Amino acid sequence: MSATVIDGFSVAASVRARVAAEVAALKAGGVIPCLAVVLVGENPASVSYVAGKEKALAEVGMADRSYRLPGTVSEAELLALISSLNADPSVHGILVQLPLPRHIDEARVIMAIDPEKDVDGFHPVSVGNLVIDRPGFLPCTPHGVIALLREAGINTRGAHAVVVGRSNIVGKPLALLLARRECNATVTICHTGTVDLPSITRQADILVAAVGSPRMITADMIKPGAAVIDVGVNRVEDPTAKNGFRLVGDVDFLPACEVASFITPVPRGVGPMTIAMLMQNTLQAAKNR
Ligand SMILES: Nc1nc(=O)c2c([nH]1)NC[C@@H]1CN(c3ccc(C(=O)N[C@@H](CCC(=O)O)C(=O)O)cc3)C=[N+]21
Repeated sequence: MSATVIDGFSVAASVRARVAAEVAALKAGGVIPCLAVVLVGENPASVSYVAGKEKALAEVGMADRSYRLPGTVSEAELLALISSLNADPSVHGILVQLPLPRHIDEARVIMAIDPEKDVDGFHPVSVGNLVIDRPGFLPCTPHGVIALLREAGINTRGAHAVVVGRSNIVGKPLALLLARRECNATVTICHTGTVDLPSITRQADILVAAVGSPRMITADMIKPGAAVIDVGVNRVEDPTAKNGFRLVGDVDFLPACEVASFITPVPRGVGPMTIAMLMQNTLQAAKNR
């Protein structure tokens, strides 16, 4: 068997096209949706993701307010920037790229963002709304995964979804979304401390890998016919690549293709969907005003 590879790149392009049409309509009414992207330091992965966000903003016709702060910036200075962005009515969404340097308390920074502008969906108010099924910004990666499952026609109702990884930005919120009435999956959350992980992943109709460990999900851990969603974006050394590295997921892709029914690739799987959902959230933030 050879799995159907879900093309996240093209699904993301169609989400962006829909967003672009709505942006054009808002602009005709005099509102230009605007996202402020704050990058602290020069982590190469972060620089590359932020470049992807800026490219998408330009494509959908939204305004891009970028801030590049040195890695030595103080927490107080960063908090001051956020409070000025909170107060600025021309800014609809605020995204502070994570991770932040160690001397800055991430939780404090996230909590400083006005929940109305929290297009990342990381603020405790957004998280709380997700938990109690109230409207609010959904975190972009989990929301992108749900959109991909729907687009690929993968049934979630009554399915056993196993999420490997329990991070605040992917594993935990994704598990909640899958368990919601709209998806109605039965969800198991696993993590690095799970005893006999393969015996649990092999029960999954939908297996989500969100651990950040290159190729740790091997073919023998996948139930034949399962849908496999790979959220991992790991840089591994590759002397033959032009920049000396290559992106691989948390799933050992080629062998997994022989077992799964559907699979998302890395790159061009979940990653582009994350950015597309960020565009959708920023549009929503502008409409909410
Ligand atoms: N405040 C905050 N919000 C985030 O949403 C956030 C973050 N911090 N920190 C880091 C993670 C990671 N993330 C990705 C976004 C796009 C791709 C993406 O587009 N990947 C392309 C490849 C990109 C490349 O070639 O480098 C792909 O998979 O095809 C990947 C990863 C967002 N994150």
